[in-house]
Amino acid sequence: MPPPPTPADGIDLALHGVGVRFGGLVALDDVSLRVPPGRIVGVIGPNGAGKTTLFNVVCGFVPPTSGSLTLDGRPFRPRPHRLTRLGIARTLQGVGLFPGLTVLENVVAGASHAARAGFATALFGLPRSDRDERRLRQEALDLLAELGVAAHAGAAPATLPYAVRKRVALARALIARPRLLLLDEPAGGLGADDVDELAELVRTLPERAGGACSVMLVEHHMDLVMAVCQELVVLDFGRVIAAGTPDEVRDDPLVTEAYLGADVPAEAAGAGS
Ligand SMILES: Nc1ncnc2c1ncn2[C@@H]1O[C@H](COP(=O)(O)OP(=O)(O)OP(=O)(O)O)[C@@H](O)[C@H]1O
Repeated sequence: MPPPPTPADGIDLALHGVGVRFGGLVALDDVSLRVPPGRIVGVIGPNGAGKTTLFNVVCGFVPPTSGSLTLDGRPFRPRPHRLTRLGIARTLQGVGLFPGLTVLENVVAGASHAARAGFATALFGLPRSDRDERRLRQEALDLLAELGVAAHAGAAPATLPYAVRKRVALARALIARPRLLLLDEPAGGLGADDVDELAELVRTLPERAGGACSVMLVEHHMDLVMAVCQELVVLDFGRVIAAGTPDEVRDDPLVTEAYLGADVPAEAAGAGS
């Protein structure tokens, strides 16, 4: 029997012919893609292509109308509240931090129940010990340090620049020690320097000492996806029009047509670097 998966293995996520309809509108049509363990896979496409819908299907916010998903080869019916237990974490568009909590408390709040309480405590439903609490706070501080924002641990999120809050949101996702991280437009609202730094960070995720993970990145920002993704899937009008390495996708005439035929931001057309 193969050994049980560890964080270093990542998760093998696959979509098989997934379709989503909103009434008469086809938002996703026969979409198949795979995020193999330890890989960074980007999903791109012009406005309205279906990227957010795809993200919402994987998170369990939107049920597919057709097709199916698998996780490590087994049937997967995503439910938002079960993702953490399966080793999946996500960051949403914007930041979504709790305004009444400090940065550190926000990160601690992202820990899975098992990580919060320690395995035995979680198993038997015992109250968390002070030692568990201290360990978790230290882990949160270490993550904030890894992401370069430890100096803001005691601050209220609202007082911080947007780019710092985005990093805090990433730390909150990582404290759950995900084997798969879903990032929804992480570069949204960031300036060019911040996007470069974000690219450096994302690139390290599959090899993090604290727990490697695969990444599915849904993003508008072409510079970011080209810099960090090993594989890309391009959606247009809900269909996969191209898939491959960033170089293969960049040279695909269907992709150029999809982007140039649409009203897209300058950086998406390659003018932002
Ligand atoms: N809840 C919904 N009800 C009805 N139509 C929807 C819903 N969500 C999305 N759509 C439609 O589905 C299509 C795909 O939208 P989606 O938001 O997934 O695209 P996107 O690629 O994320 O776009 P953008 O880059 O502009 O965020 C669009 O035509 C959109 O109007």
